[in-house]
Amino acid sequence: MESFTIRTPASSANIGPGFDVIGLALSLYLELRVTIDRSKKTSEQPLNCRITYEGEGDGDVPLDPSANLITRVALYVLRCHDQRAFPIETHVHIVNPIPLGRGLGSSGAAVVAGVMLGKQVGGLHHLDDRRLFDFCLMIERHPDNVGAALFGGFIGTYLKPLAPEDVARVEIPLSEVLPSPAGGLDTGERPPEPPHGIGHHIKFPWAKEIKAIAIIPNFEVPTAKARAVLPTEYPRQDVTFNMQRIALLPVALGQSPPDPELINLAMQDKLHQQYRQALIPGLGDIVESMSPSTQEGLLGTCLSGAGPTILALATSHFEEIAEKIISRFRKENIDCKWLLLEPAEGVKVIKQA
Ligand SMILES: Nc1ncnc2c1ncn2[C@@H]1O[C@H](COP(=O)(O)OP(=O)(O)OP(=O)(O)O)[C@@H](O)[C@H]1O
Ligand SMILES: N[C@@H](CCO)C(=O)O
Repeated sequence: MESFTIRTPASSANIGPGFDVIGLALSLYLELRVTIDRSKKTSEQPLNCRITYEGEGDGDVPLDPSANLITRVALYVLRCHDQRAFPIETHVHIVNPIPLGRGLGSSGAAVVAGVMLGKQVGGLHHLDDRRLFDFCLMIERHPDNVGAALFGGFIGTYLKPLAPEDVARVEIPLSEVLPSPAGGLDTGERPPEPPHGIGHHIKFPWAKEIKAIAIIPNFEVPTAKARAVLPTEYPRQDVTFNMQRIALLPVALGQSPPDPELINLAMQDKLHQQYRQALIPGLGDIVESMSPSTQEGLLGTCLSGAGPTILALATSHFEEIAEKIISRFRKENIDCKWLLLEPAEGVKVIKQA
């Protein structure tokens, strides 16, 4: 029996001004506990894979490997390498503490875990992390969450301009990259492979004193919906506003001891948060009203990813900060939970003896 665990962190994207650019891996982990019984000759499981699940999304997340996001992504990687199904007999037990659709990168973690699952079960050891990033970007098109989940830490991500023939490959409909159900549409053909070197990243320093408080409202905002409310064009002064702050942010969060006023300024945004207020009652008030001058320990607040989670960066008074944000949400009849998190390493495969 072969067994291993794939551990993938949650993440917070944007951190204010870094829309679709900046990501922070967080110490909350999606785990895939995988066993492969290679002594079996046949399997009764669809695509040779049995899925079991516990944690966030239990009961809602599909357990059919042709419908589950994680196994569909793994099948995409396998099929690009002429392997049509999982090895006989694969069992994937998913343990997921990352709340779905809350801005903590649950889908990014699922995609990264899926590409790593495909690599491991397929014996595709030549696929390095840079190549896995290409596969991730065929599925989740913005690089900030998947980049953080794959590489870990506090990172900036960017996409390479592609050759015209590669643009066509990247822009194929997602349904052709991840046929749904994956088994049903199996024509035996290879799916379109990702072009090489689509995405890149750079690691930024992170001051050891800084912790991340995630205040998580009890409702979901699907990322697609939170992107649909954004304008297609922006006033020049708003773009300049964000560029000024994004130039500061990686420096400000790397300096030890941290400068609260500089960080608070560097976390401001005009490209996405104000438009998402319509979906997240209380958001505008929370990010505008709390500052280091009025709250001890606080460095800054922002929307985490596409929301509705609020990320507050702080050096102390974590519970007090969380409670203030929770009480603001309570005025809108929204209940929340909160977590104290730290920067995390990227995806890891832990082999069991
Ligand atoms: N562990 C999982 N297993 C299977 N599917 C998952 C898993 N986690 C997330 N998903 C899929 O991803 C969807 C949530 O993705 P979405 O992009 O809307 O939010 P998010 O990734 O949590 O937030 P954000 O991108 O703002 O950080 C879920 O509804 C589900 O379809
Ligand atoms: N940068 C993305 C992150 C969410 O997945 C957004 O804000 O829409």
